[in-house]
Amino acid sequence: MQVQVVDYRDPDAPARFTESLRQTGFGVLKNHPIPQDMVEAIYREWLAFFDTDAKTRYAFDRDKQDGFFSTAISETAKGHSKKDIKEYYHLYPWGRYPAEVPDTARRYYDVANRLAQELLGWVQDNSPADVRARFSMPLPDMIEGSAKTLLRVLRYPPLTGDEEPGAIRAAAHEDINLLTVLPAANEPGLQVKGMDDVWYDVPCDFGTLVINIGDMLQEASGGYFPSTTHRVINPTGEGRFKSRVSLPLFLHPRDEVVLSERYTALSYLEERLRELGVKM
Ligand SMILES: O=C(O)CCC(=O)C(=O)O
Ligand SMILES: [Fe+2]
Repeated sequence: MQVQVVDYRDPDAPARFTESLRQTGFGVLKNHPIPQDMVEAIYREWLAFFDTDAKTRYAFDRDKQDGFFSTAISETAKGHSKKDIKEYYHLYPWGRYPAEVPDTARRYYDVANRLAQELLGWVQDNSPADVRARFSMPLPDMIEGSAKTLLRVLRYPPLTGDEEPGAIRAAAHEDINLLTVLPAANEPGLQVKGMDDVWYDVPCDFGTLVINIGDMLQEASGGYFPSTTHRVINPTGEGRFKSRVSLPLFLHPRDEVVLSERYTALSYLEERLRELGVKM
């Protein structure tokens, strides 16, 4: 399992990046256009917010799915029984943004979306003709003007020792969406499962960008692009006393976009959210 680290400025980057996604479901970009100081500011600003009680005023809305998800209600990955050890906030352009937090994450949403659209173009251009023929429209068009793309600000709290046995920061799962764009977190822990069923660390040099395939792109590509299982393991040593912050942008098509003969983006999402137990 070799997740490639690709230089965004390399003329071969689109092909090499798409090949890594095809082989592993993951690709890592260095020298990409997302300003690292913006990412670090968001980590700082939201860590401060998660440390206050103000977050409870933004408790998530079951229908809309925006707002703050506490550790008590956070997801239980599909097929697992223990909740993940994490809390998070779901930011949508139309959703609630905490008054206590500077607007860096809101600006990041637009910056990251622009890059994501370019990367979807790379994937589109480097897919074989038979795979491209399956797409109901070019991949970058699927997310154009989408109100469903979601920025999740995640905080994995320091471990207390009272965690439920077997619970981890993020249990093995696949992402639901088309593509996920994730700046390397402030602490390690992200792992991807290889075809050999072995867990591999995802290269996570601070400043790089991790991109992975979600189930919707696997569905739309007839399985050509694999939505690979990944997880976040608990830290050992000094890392136990630290919070880990991460910032996945989950790219979602507009509701009406046809993914396959079986699903539109909306029908697919609703099925999956019910399975996660965060929606009725
Ligand atoms: O925190 C991370 O590094 C990954 C998070 C993740 O996989 C998710 O929220 O779907
Ligand atoms: Fe994930």
